[in-house]
Amino acid sequence: MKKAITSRADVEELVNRFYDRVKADELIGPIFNEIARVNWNKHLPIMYDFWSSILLDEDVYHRNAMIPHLQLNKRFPLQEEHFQRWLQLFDETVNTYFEGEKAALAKFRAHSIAGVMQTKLGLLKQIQTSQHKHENP
Ligand code: HEM
Repeated sequence: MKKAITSRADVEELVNRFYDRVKADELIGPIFNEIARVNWNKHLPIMYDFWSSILLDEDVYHRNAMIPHLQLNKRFPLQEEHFQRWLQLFDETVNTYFEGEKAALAKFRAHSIAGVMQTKLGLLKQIQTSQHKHENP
């Protein structure tokens, strides 16, 4: 049965189920496991805070989410296809276990943050090209 996201326990379940899929994914799993060598005991509680801030209006995440991605990108240039897979796994996880307004908000925010991240990493070339044309007619 699908349920609404209403508590910290729901957020933790969403994050745990999502990263179970990420770890097992043939395309992006190795980025986390082998390249970044993520310490999951540290990373998961940070992600509980991140998503609780967004979904439960809890003021518990006070970090800069861009930093690890900029650092990772220097060692392993991230591609649009990696973000597409990340988003696909996130949407699938939300859709499998959750429903309602907060579930929709989770997907909406994931997509918008992924868009900002990719722009900052110099991906999403089409947007950059059109901006460039606009600035230099
Ligand atoms: C291809 C896509 C992505 C990859 C490969 C990736 C990878 C990573 C890695 C390796 C870390 C550091 C983990 C650690 O060692 O502690 C991290 C942290 C994090 N990621 Fe991502 N990520 C991706 C997309 C996203 C997206 C789309 C979001 C948000 C919607 C996101 C949110 C975060 C947050 C909040 C942190 C914790 C930052 C901090 O406070 O230290 N990531 N990610």
